[in-house]
Amino acid sequence: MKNYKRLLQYIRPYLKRLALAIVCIVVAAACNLYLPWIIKDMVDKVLAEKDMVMLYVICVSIVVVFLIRGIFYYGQSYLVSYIGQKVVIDVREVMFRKFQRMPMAYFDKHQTGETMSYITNDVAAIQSALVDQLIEMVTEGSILIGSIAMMIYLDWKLSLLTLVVIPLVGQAMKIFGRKLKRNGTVIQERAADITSLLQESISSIRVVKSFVREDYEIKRFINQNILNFQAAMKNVQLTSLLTPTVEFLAAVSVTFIVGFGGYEVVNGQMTAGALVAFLTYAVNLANPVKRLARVYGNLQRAMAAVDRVFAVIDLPEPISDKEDAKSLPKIQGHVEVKNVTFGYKEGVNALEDVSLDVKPGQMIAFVGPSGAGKSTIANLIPRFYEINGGSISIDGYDIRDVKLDSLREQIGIVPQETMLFSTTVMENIRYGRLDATDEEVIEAAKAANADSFIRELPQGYDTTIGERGLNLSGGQRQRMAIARAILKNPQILILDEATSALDTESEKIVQAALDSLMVGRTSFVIAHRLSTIFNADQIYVIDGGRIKEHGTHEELLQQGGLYSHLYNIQFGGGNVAAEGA
Ligand SMILES: Nc1ncnc2c1ncn2[C@@H]1O[C@H](COP(=O)(O)OP(=O)(O)OP(=O)(O)O)[C@@H](O)[C@H]1O
Repeated sequence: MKNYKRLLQYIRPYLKRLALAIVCIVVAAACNLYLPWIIKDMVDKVLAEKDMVMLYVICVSIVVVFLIRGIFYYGQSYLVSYIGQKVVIDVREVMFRKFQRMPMAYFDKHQTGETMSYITNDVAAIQSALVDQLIEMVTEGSILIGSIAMMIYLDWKLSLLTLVVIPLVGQAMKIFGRKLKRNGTVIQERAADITSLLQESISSIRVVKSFVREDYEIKRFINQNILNFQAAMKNVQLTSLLTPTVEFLAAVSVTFIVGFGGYEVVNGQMTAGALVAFLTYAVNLANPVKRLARVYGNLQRAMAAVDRVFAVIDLPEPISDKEDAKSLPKIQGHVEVKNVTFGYKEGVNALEDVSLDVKPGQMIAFVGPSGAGKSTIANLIPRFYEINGGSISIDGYDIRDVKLDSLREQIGIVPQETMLFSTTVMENIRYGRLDATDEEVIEAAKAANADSFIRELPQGYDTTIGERGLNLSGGQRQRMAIARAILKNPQILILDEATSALDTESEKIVQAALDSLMVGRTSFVIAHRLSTIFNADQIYVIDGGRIKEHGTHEELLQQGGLYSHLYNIQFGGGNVAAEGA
């Protein structure tokens, strides 16, 4: 219920509209209450007294009441839906903001579908809770209260009698229903027993025959059959009893009401029309009670969705700026990683005691077997994850002390697979720097060897990419990613197996673009093919989360360790299939 109150906070900006909506709902519901009243006048004035004026009044008022009901019905639907939709967009926005701020570790643990379901299904459930259930609750509530009020107004004594008798009948039906349900379960169990007995004795017929136990089995079956018969008959007894009992109880209660009402009419304490109107109200009481019970059930279900939504909104955000975090000034690109230990899960370290000192403008390469921890080191520099031990600093600033945005603004990443958004090529490249002019975007595309293929697309830079648009090849996507990075102009660059998914031909074009991108920037290259990193200033060989060796290509070859082993697999032994392993 606490969360329902929180949900109401989201309605607060629309309180005036909500008040108006409730007025509309109540007026529309009140129009429903007017109809039995018309019957009263019809019987008492028109039929009994032959009052023609009253007949005209009644005819006109029926038209007017339905007109008013229509207008207010429109008002209630429009206003309540307006509030519901507004609340939904507000909650959706809060959730979307939340997800944008959540750390990478959250997305590692939760599947995309799950996250999307929060924003789509659960938020939609909130809308239904607010719109449909709210309308129904107020409408049926008003009809219930209105009907009872009308009944009391017409005859309080008869109302008292009705309000005592009807719940009694309801209670009796409930008790019967519960018994029936329980007995239904017994019947199902008995039927299941028969099936399993059948299955057992037929499938084991060999055993039965070999022990000459046919008669024994028949007896067992007969017993089971009798039990089944007894349960079925009990059910028949109950159901056969239910209908006449309920009808009898209903008849008795109606007799009480009609009897007492009739007595009052004869005695002149009540008019005939009033009694008819009273009975109409009384019969109509059943609907709002039933619907309110349904609203209650629906609200319970919606609350589960509301709880899930708020659980997401309340998630802690472990990676956020320190209170006194400063903006990282424009950096040179001196990256120092000191004794870093890190694990995605508690107790399992993906990196242990990793240290690197990378001077501005240097090119560093990470090589090593799959799962060694190469991407993990790269993930820690933009602080996608929080390290467990040691420190990472850039130009002497510990990355935990600076504003996250100012850190990530100065780091460019070209991943193995480039995600493009379903918008134009121009806008996709501009994602690298939102205020870049068209000319700057085109310049970046040229530097990334992408301009020529873009110009050949159906609408050039205005071609839309994506599911319904055009799909680009892996090499073309990588060049778009490089153009993005060029536009961003970061001082630190991370190339995470940027060419490994490409064929040799497009790899050459992409590699050329990457080579020019890396000039003057501190670059971390995760390499699959060693040929792309021969000229790195330092090559770090990672294995099992630790740095095993480092040095230049020549130095490492001379050492004759893991690197030279990998080199021999790729170039010496000619075993291309083992590349990167
Ligand atoms: N998001 C994650 N959540 C949990 N464990 C992870 C996650 N990413 C990587 N790991 C684990 O951390 C270890 C290092 O993985 P990492 O991706 O850094 O290796 P890699 O050297 O880049 O491998 P590859 O060459 O296959 O990309 C592996 O054991 C991997 O299973």
